[in-house]
Amino acid sequence: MALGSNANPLLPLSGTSIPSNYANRNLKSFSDFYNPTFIPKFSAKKPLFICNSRQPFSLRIRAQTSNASNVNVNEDQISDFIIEDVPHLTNFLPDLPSYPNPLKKSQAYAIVKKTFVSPEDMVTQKIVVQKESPRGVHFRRAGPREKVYFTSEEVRACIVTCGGLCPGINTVLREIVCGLNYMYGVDDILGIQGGYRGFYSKNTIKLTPKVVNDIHKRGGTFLQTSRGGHDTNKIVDNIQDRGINQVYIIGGDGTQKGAAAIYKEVEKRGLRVAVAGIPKTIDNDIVVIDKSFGFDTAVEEAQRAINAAHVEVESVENGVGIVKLMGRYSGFIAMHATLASRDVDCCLIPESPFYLEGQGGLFEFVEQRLKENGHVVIVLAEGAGQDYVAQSMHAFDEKDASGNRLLLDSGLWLTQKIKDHFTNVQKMAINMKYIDPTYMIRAIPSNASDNIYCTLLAQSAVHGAMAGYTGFTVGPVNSRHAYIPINRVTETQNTVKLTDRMWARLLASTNQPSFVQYCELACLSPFHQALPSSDVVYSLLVKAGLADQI
Ligand SMILES: Nc1ncnc2c1ncn2[C@@H]1O[C@H](COP(=O)(O)OP(=O)(O)O)[C@@H](O)[C@H]1O
Ligand SMILES: O=P(O)(O)OC[C@H]1O[C@](O)(COP(=O)(O)O)[C@@H](O)[C@@H]1O
Ligand SMILES: [Mg+2]
Repeated sequence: MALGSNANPLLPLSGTSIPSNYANRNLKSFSDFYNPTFIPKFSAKKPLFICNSRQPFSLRIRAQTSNASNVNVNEDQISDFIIEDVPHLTNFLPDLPSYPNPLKKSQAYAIVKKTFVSPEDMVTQKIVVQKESPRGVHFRRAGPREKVYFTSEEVRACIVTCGGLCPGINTVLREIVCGLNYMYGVDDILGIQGGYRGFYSKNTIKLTPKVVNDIHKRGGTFLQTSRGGHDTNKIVDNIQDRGINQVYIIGGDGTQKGAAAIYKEVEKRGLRVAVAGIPKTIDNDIVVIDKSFGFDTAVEEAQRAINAAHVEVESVENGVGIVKLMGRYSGFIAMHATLASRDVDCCLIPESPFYLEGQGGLFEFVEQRLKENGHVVIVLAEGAGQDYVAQSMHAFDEKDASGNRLLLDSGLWLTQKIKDHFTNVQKMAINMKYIDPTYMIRAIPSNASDNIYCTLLAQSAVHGAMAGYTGFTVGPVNSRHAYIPINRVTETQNTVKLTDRMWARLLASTNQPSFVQYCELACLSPFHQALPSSDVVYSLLVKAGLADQI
């Protein structure tokens, strides 16, 4: 369709149509929900969109928007204000009583200017905008609400931790317990031990502020964790049998999928149980949120390993250091650790295909850096080059108990490949130092900034559950903590975008080859010598999402 010179292709064609990328979500027209008494200035000719909620929501957002600035807000601009809301217990239990929030009387909040978050406060997902661009997606702002849907005495909460470790789990755990107890007077809190399967076991552990007092100083999880063993029905039976009405679930993408299933079953059975997810992943592979807790700590700790590699290789002739970091499908730790360190010559991540031999390959680059500097440091995310490793080891796809693909040791593989190349092809002696600090990094306690972050996550989760929200996960979106529908964070994984500026910054900082560009060229120049086979190149391009460009 030809667009007129003034038309902005980003704007929806009609104010009343749901933008196509939301068509398959449960978005509802604002006019289905609004309370007419809240519309002082505007008529609701064109609807806002709200997802997943039957909570009345004031149109004053529109009024505030127009009052706050002198910009003329036309109907098109306000009609694309999309709210991806979280469910509330009153969606399926409409007669649930509410109570004044006890925080009103709390000493901590006594002089706070605005103790409670207004139901109208939203956090915008898109922070960089142009004058004409759509308002985009918004999430409910996290924080204490004026009304709560549980009295302190009737709360029976439980906490479970699942999946791999990550620095800060114990801090989140501690702060949920302390938050529930100190802010809301709750003292019936159970620890479910050993991940989801702990729901089926007889034993739970009673959690009090005293029990969890100093666990934030330790790595790991005080409650233990596991993979696999998620049986939604059995878990909800157990929640019901134990009389639990608040469930706090700390875990990664797999865990959050499990939490979403639990929430759905709870709703199906009409139980007054709030399900709150707290996203945990050292890989930072959870979408929507700014970053995951423990990630900063991991990047900081990775510096120690990179530094050690650098010291080692600088002290010998032709030193080659390889540091393997975690990152199954997402190379964030490797990318950030590289950018932070400045001692890294080359960073390899799962999202960016690379190859070893020939012009523009890794071997050539290593040789060049050895000639220039006498040493080279490579940081490798564990998921990088998995296809290569699988090819050379003729390995089968194996999975862990949760169904995650078990990775082959790409660090060892790369070490061997570089050694072989320099010994057999270049006839050059190198000093190889391979460091695998992955579990050492994952097992440490969180640093100061992650500790603060964990506290905010935990307190947001507690406020949300007490306010009757459910099926939500918490996290910062553009630095403001928000309640996000669980499904929203499980539908895709967060990965490093090669086309984003952050990866370009890394390439500019290390001056390493951009293997992708070369692959593209390789495909277009079949007469070139010493290129990887076209099959390998093609599979790399498919992985990088560039295959359709050739
Ligand atoms: N699709 C799913 N539905 C329900 N539960 C799941 C799903 N995927 C994973 N789980 C459960 O979540 C827990 C943790 O998952 P896992 O992938 O190991 O770690 P993480 O949550 O850190 O990604 C496991 O107990 C697993 O059985
Ligand atoms: O050896 P384990 O405990 O299964 O964990 C290894 C994996 O866990 C991770 O740390 C991610 O774990 P989660 O998916 O549980 O967050 C990956 O980086 C790593 O591949
Ligand atoms: Mg995971």
